[in-house]
Amino acid sequence: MKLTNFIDGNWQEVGEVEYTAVLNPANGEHLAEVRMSTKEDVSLAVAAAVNAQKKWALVPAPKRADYLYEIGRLMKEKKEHLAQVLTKEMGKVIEEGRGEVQEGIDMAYYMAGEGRRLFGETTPSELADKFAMSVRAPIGVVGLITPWNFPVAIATWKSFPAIVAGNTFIWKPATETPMMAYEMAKIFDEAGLPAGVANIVFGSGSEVGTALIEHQDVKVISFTGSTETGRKVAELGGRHLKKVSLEMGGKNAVIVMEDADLSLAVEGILWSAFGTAGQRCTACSRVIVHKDVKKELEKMLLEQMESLTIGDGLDESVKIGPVINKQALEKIHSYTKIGQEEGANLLVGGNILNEGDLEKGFYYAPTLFTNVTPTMRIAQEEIFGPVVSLIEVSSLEEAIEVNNGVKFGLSSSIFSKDVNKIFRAQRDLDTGIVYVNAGTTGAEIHLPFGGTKGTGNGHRDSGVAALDVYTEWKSIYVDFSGKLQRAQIDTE
Ligand SMILES: NC(=O)c1ccc[n+]([C@@H]2O[C@H](COP(=O)([O-])OP(=O)(O)OC[C@H]3O[C@@H](n4cnc5c(N)ncnc54)[C@H](O)[C@@H]3O)[C@@H](O)[C@H]2O)c1
Repeated sequence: MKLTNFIDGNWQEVGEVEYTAVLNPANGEHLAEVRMSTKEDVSLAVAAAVNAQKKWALVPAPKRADYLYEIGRLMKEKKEHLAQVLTKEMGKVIEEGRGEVQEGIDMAYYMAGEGRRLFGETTPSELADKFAMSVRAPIGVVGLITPWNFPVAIATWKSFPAIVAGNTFIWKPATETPMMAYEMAKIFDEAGLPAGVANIVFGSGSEVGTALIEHQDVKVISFTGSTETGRKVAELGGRHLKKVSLEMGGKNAVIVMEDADLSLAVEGILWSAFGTAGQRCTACSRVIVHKDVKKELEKMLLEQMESLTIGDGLDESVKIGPVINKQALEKIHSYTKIGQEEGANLLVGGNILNEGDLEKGFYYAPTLFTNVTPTMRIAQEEIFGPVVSLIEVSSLEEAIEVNNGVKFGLSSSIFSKDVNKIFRAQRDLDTGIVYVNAGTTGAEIHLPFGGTKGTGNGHRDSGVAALDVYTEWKSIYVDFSGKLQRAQIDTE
């Protein structure tokens, strides 16, 4: 199968370009060939999006929302097929694949509801016989750049608020996972979305991503990916005075206090640390544990880790799928070596399975380090794999300090039965998301999603907050006094 761009409602492309193979990380199966587009493809897509946006902005928002209801319905109808494609190209286990598709469906219906809200504000004027209000106006054409670890959900967090608010978009998915974007293009088409509202251009970040950021007609860039790439996107976007929304990496921790329900904590840690093979931006990669329960927690984690089955995510009994590619496998393994060199104690795992052979799948053994100190690199840097570091602390204050002592600020969690500790923690943990008595993963689409420090630049995906990325506040004053009234001067 050849994956070509979806531009202006057609599968179109210009010129002769290279195609790259899309491979199943569980077994090396050749799934498709994806177009490595050029700047010319981007220009074509932007022109279509600019043209479509003029008409789309004039469609009443509740009518724009009707398309989202239809997109949601189609996603629901095709849920199992979409989940299967997702698991094949990305590797996450099928249960999680279904969950990710469900997230997209939820987002479609949630943002469709916004079509009948998109609330603005009415405000009293300081002058008599004058009416004042502010409304959300669309910005124009938006560029969406997404990572491979959530091939569909993240794009729905961005594209659905964008279109309900009257924008059109160009989506550049990750090269590793273009098949879900292709499936979504088919759904946009089937839902009857007007040509040019949704455009998809496949290709590399350096070529297609850069062209989107540099194009003067693309007014907003919404990026999710690593902090390293996000910095480049922000720098280039800044040079072009572009609104840039960044959702980037994480180094998320679960805090386990001395009074915690340890069985629950173990369940939460396993799900958040090893689900998606640790390749979630919110994955738990540090466990900050009170010294009184450290030994017990260690023992329980080791026991439970034995039952984690590893293999092809399409097998319903498997709990951990492959990591995305060879490069990721090697990066994860390099961190195991770094941890050992730093003096951390490797309790279990720490090895590449099946010699890292593509045909046998890119699997990494679930790994647990203990006696990790907060400044070690394995406790500071995003590994993005099934590797967890246990850090011992003596108090809640110390736990919070350790949690906050990294350059990221996405998600954190605390297990405790003490209401005072819980409320202090939710106030003092410097992350965009805080869980109490649950792991670090499991965000719901109607709440803002994003983080502080190296994780983000103040914007949020999901929730109503996402609309702030794709709308401009417009203030409107209507003077019905019949005379010139000057603000600040004629108010005496
Ligand atoms: N905070 C969040 O919401 C969130 C969610 C999921 C993943 N992530 C993060 O994403 C990372 C994993 O994803 P990844 O490996 O695909 O990230 P990545 O930064 O390598 O790539 C992300 C996207 O940016 C594109 N890109 C690469 N170079 C570019 C450039 N110079 N200009 C423009 N675009 C460019 C890529 O092609 C891809 O589409 C992890 O760090 C993870 O924490 C964050």
